[in-house]
Amino acid sequence: MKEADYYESTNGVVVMVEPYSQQEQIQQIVYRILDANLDRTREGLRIIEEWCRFGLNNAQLAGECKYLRQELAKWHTAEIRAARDTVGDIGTDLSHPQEEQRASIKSLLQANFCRVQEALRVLEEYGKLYSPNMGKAFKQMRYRVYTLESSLMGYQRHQLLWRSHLYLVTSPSDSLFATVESALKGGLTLVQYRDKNSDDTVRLEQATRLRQLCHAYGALLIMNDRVDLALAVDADGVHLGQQDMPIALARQLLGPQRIIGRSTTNSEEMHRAINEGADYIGVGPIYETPTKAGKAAAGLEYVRYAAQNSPIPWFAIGGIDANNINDVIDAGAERVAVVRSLMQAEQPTLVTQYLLSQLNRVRPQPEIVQN
Ligand SMILES: Cc1ncc(COP(=O)(O)OP(=O)(O)O)c(N)n1
Ligand SMILES: Cc1ncsc1CCOP(=O)(O)O
Ligand SMILES: [Mg+2]
Repeated sequence: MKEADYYESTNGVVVMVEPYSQQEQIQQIVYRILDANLDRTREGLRIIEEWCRFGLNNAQLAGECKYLRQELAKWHTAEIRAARDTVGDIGTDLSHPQEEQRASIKSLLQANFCRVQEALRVLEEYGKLYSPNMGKAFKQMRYRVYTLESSLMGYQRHQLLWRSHLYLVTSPSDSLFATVESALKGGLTLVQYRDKNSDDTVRLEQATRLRQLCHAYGALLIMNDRVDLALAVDADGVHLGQQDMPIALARQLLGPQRIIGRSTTNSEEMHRAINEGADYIGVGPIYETPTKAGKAAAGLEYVRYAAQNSPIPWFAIGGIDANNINDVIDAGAERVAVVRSLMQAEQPTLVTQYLLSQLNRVRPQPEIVQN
């Protein structure tokens, strides 16, 4: 039999309290942990779902969040809810300074994925004390959330690629970071780190800094030539030339979420790259350029061909600057990539803004002649 505790309430009435057995106390604690983490998971998923729904208009991703929330609700039984003791919870006032501010949607999403995954892990472990099936259910859910995270982050990446019209390919420079940051301030959203001669230690260090910089501005970082370095610095993708790694192999190593670009100089290379699964192509060199000395120009004719035939984003590249960009645009280009125009600019922000303004200009459609 339980021993009763007696205490006198404020109005003088003596109340008898049946204390919990030690086992019951532990059960109550487990219920509280389950209750708090079921709530935490549901809230985190709701935050992610709102972005999938309103930010991305993606019914499939939003649907997956909703499905997971509904699965969670099935485990949130009355006995677990009844254990809630918000007033007695010493954790409600604890918060980390990083929770008070989020630098971007990406960091907001990442923080919430982290929170959901942690909470699911807690549910998995403590759930085993509640029922063996609970442990299994939350383990499966945790894996589904990992898949959701990688689909969502991959989707965001590809969306940003499609929205990008200007592409900066870097060249070695003492002011590499200042130049890139200045262009990012002008609205640049796509950067490729290209350094053909430095040691890998330098490349790793610079590309890591560039990835941090680009992500802080909500831009993508692509690594030139090297799939291994792209993975090592957690870049958003890789750019491969005709002599670089085959796209299929790169895809195996990088997975579906990262971006793979391919250089093309003619229609045959263009169709091959598309069939092999490139996410975008470089089209050029349009003009001869010292940046790729000795490489013959493909010319504006190839721009016209790409404009008519490429179903994936393509970037005209090679010798493009503020003076000739409109010729390239008039030949059908909606996206261009540049090295010197930005790397050698005195004011990269202004040049970026100018190039983007030309690319974003609404062009009059060719007049339809009625007979
Ligand atoms: C956007 C873009 N287009 C083409 C290239 C050229 O790639 P590649 O032919 O592999 O030559 P290198 O850049 O490796 O010298 C590119 N880098 N980016
Ligand atoms: C990397 C590359 N691939 C085709 S042209 C080119 C260089 C373009 O450089 P720039 O914009 O300075 O002419
Ligand atoms: Mg290359």
